[in-house]
Amino acid sequence: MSGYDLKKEEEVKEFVENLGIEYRFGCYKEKKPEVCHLLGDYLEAIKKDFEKAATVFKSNCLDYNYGKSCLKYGNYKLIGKGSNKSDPAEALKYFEKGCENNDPTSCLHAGLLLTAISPDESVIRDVPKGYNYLKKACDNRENMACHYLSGMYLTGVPKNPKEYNPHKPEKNKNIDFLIKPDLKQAFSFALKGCELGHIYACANIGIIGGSGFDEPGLFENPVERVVSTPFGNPSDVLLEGVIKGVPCVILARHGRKHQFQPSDVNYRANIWALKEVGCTHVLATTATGSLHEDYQPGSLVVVDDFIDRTWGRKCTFYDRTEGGPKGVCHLPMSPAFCEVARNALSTAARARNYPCHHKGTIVTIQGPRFSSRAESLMHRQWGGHLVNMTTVPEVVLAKEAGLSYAAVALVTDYDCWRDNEKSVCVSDVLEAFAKNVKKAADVIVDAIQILAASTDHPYLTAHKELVTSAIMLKE
Ligand SMILES: CSC[C@H]1O[C@H](OP(=O)(O)O)[C@H](O)[C@@H]1O
Ligand SMILES: Nc1ncnc2[nH]cnc12
Repeated sequence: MSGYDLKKEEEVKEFVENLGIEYRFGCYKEKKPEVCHLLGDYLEAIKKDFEKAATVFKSNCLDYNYGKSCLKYGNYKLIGKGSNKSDPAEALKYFEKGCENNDPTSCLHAGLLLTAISPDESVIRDVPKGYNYLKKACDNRENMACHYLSGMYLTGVPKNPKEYNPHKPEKNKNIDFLIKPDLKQAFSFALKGCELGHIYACANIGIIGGSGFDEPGLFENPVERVVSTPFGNPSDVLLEGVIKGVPCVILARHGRKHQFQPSDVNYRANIWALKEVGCTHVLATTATGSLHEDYQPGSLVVVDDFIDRTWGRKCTFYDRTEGGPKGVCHLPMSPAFCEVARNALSTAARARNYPCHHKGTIVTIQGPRFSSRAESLMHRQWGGHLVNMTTVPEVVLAKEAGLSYAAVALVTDYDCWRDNEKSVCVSDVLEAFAKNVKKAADVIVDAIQILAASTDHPYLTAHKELVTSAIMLKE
């Protein structure tokens, strides 16, 4: 190849023709199946002769048992390429043969065809058989199959799909399932898909919406999931959906009707529930007061540290609750937030040119009352930039759960430390939040894309390992 000067058109033509001759020779004379497959690709991509390509793929599959060619021919049959007629049943035969010949993508396609509901019933649904193909594909490192299996366990596979209501899982309790919902299996397949590099299997992003973000409407058709945990019930149902292709789960921190005040929020159940449905990341919003002149109302802050002024809140999972984890957990709290998730939020805010501070210490007070002036002045002296009522223990529990957690704060007021200025009240907070809610929503949606597109996941493992290393357990 190095002898060719590909810039010259004639030489390019000659090169391409010779390539065809080489492939024909290797396939028909030397009878090398891998070269026959290349010949099929050549006829398809260079010559655009789909009929001939189909013939080559078909015979290479049948005569030489070459799995990848079975996959190709199966795909041709599925979409009617090279013959003008789609034939899913015939496609399935070739996917099955490809799978027998150890081509994991053929197993995936066979599994998908058998488990899907075919509109014209050309392929008879056979979920157990399809499941086995998907399992074989996943076992053979086909990450999409692992991701798909995870989805099957997440929702369950109903015997009669017509009885199934995708938007109200609690209505599906009494129907027959071919595969019962099983969150543990769902999680383990998602993890495998993630380890094999399927980005959407890795990122399952929880969004905790705070005040003013109780019902952010980020999904078109959310699925409501009721989850209970060893620590009690979360603030509301989890809303599952997809944001620009990324699986996400939204939870209203105070409940969708804002029925729980900050110290009554069951933070443990909220975080546990998100973890239970497979979230790897949690991005949270919070409405905050400013303790610093430069942190102006209307701006965003990607918080990087906290001061805890709460009391009596349950702030560990490791308290011997039945069904909870065992041992005593002394978790390092610096850095408190996940740097990767923080970076994603910051990058998103920068890209949109939104006013944003990329660092800030938040003082979380007990509430529900706001601070007194003396307290507010003290929080300033302590080095706080912001004040709210919810970041602790949420961030702590997310860290204990091994999740990647970051919060985007929206500054709504100057609390009550400024001279000659009226102190904060709820209506000011909500009005300021409503005015700027689009900024928070845009930043969250964009950060989700950034996190999902990253293929570098060691930080997710590091979060888990940190927890493991922090547990003292004496038998
Ligand atoms: C509505 S005023 C005080 C309230 O607002 C903030 O809520 P969140 O953090 O959930 O956005 C603040 O923390 C207080 O809970
Ligand atoms: N000033 C403030 N204090 C506590 N929480 C808040 N949330 C919004 N503004 C706040």
